[in-house]
Amino acid sequence: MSDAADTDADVHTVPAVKYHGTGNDFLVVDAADAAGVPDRGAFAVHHCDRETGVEGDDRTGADGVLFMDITDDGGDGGKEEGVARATMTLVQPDASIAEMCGNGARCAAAWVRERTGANVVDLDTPAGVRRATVTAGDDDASDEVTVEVEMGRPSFAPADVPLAADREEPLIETVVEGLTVSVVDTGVPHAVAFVDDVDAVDLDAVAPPVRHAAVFPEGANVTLAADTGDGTFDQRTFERGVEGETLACGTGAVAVGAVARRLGSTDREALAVSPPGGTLQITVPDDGPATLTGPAAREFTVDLPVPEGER
Ligand SMILES: N[C@H](CCC[C@H](N)C(=O)O)C(=O)O
Repeated sequence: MSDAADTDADVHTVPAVKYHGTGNDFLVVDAADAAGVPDRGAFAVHHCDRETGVEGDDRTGADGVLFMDITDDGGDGGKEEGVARATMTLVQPDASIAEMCGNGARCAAAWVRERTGANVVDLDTPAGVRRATVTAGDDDASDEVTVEVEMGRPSFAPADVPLAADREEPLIETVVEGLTVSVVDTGVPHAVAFVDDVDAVDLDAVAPPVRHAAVFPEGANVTLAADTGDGTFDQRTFERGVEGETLACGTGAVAVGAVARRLGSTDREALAVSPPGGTLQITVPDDGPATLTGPAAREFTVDLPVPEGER
């Protein structure tokens, strides 16, 4: 039975909109509607479960719940006309809160645009403010828009990733739990391993020991990358907090670009990175924030019950 189908009159429900960005999918919830959810972590664990969570047309569950609080609608009384502002909090399927989410930011910006009409959205995240610019297709009634997100400056600094306190130097092409990785913060930590063929690696086998390695006191996402020439790369990511591979990871795509340039694999600033769920356009300039551009698609709306014992 669908998650939504077993709601009844006396069960508190929370309206949500399901979005995905190149297959990285999220339940987007207005924080005001979720005021009655005392345990956001348990709520996310319940509805994101790939076996028993919210039912979609072709997938069950989600890669997280984005709790949104619009603080400025970008109207003429706002700080900057035409620029909305919202706090974005990603609660992941393991109940952890992520500092930033590139694909989630695109979905969040699309959700804010639908409610405010603003095409530019400043997202307040634990990693900092990230500006997103939404471009609608020709058919404004379409469920899909294109969003560019400023992703901040990638950092290899041990204190930024973070690395264990005894690490004074960045990890570049260093063996960690059997995988040769370069480690960069793109809002969240990514251990990036360049390989010849991302599909030839058993990611579910090699990733967990790296994800949990002692050198990463806050854990790390584990991203595979393969250079496919002319500034294009394949990507796969085992995500911290999902504790599994996702169809796409935006911060991971930026991490691929940052590491490729650090290793001298490319001198291009504009790159195309292809996770299984689609292709993301990345820029990694030397003198400014990285950017991530890709689609954000609205899938469906749903009323999510607040499970027993979590009211
Ligand atoms: N799982 C990540 C956060 C979500 C990142 C990913 N979904 C993206 O698009 O950037 C972490 O805990 O560091």
